[in-house]
Amino acid sequence: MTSPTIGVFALQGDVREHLHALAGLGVEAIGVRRPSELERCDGLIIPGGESTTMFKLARTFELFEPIQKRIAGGMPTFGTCAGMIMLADRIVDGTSDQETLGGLDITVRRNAFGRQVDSFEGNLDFTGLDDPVHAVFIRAPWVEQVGADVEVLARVASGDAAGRIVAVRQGPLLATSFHPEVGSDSRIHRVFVEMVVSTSSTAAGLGKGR
Ligand SMILES: NC(=O)CC[C@H](N)C(=O)O
Repeated sequence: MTSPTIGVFALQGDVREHLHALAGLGVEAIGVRRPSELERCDGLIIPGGESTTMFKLARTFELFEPIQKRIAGGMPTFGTCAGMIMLADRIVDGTSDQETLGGLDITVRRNAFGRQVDSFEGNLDFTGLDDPVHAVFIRAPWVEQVGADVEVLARVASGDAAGRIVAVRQGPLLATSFHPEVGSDSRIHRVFVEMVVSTSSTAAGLGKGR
């Protein structure tokens, strides 16, 4: 198929790192700040940042509903950290009344690893990748519960949080609690690019195109 265009939600968060990772894979990557930019995208990454701010900005810039519609229409979407929270159907913590974009049948706990351990790093086995991933967690959520259609891709390997779910996939939706855009390992971005390519090829094959 022709090369896909992947957008990075660019109103807040670590946008540049994702654009850099995608560019390194030879993918056309654009920052998305307005609906017309979203329309050009075959897939979308929602970066890490601060999810409550992202929700507010998405509303203010009239991107919230267009993104929700594209997700409902099957657009491959990858959320990292705050982006995972944005994609979750349910949030548990003091802000559980916060609205989400939703689509991913998971319950996430924000800032789950506790105040003492704001940030940490560790190696994780990741389903589909041969070697472990070096994962960077920054005030990260974890996944507290998953629906029947959700595949668990990675769990914390050791320590107090051992066994906690930190990467999931449900059809065209991928999410990690950690930040694969930090550092030089782009294998998880490649997994997402392949999801976008296969979704676009299927759509074209069925004559739907864009
Ligand atoms: N690194 C991150 O994206 C942190 C997420 C942030 N703690 C939130 O709740 O939105």
